[in-house]
Amino acid sequence: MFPPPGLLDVSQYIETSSGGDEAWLAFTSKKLYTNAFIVSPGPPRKILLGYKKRGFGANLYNGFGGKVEDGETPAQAALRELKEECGIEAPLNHCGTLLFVSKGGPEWAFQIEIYRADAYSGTLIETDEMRPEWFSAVDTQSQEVAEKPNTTLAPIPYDSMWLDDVHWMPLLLSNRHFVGRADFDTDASGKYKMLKWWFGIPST
Ligand SMILES: COc1nc(N)nc2c1ncn2[C@H]1C[C@H](O)[C@@H](COP(=O)(O)OP(=O)(O)OP(=O)(O)O)O1
Repeated sequence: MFPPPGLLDVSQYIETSSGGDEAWLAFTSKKLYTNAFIVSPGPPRKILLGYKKRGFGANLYNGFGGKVEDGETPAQAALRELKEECGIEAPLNHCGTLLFVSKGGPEWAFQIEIYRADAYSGTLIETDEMRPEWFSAVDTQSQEVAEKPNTTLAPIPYDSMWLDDVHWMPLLLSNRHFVGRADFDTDASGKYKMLKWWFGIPST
């Protein structure tokens, strides 16, 4: 499948997954958001997710993030949201850009800048918006599993995450830079389904 419109420089990326038969949805503009993840090298290697308690994406696990406010860079917004939503600071590095468009939703697209850090400082807290929780990020093929197979941490709860996450989370965990787009529709009960998607990593 050809890379999707709306993302910069996708010609320099190679596809890692794609699907859906429909045409890409049109959108008028983009709104910038952030999403930040802590991946602690361990052992056991683990990833910090937040259970969203209210608002958009409520009852799903996600990274910590939100809207980029006027006058902020995405990097500044990512640090602010991480502190606001779970009380910590971290040396975040940019690792991906995602675009989401929703049929029957807003005319604009979500552009989400994804950040990752291997360490953090401060004390994790539950807030009105997010309940932080660690999940296992152990690569099942790794030496760590051969040496010490047991971890009490649950696996990443993809069944309780946005449908796109399973396509790019492995790229984030393997420290690859990535871009991607997913177009969504909702059924009569308001449940989201992915109409079309494309994810990729740099070709060099
Ligand atoms: C549709 O697919 C999505 N997948 C993933 N993984 N994450 C998504 C998707 N759509 C939106 N998001 C992310 C982007 C942000 O990190 C949050 C939404 O931010 P929120 O609405 O909570 O923004 P705030 O600025 O915190 O809003 P309020 O302060 O007004 O609550 O979800």
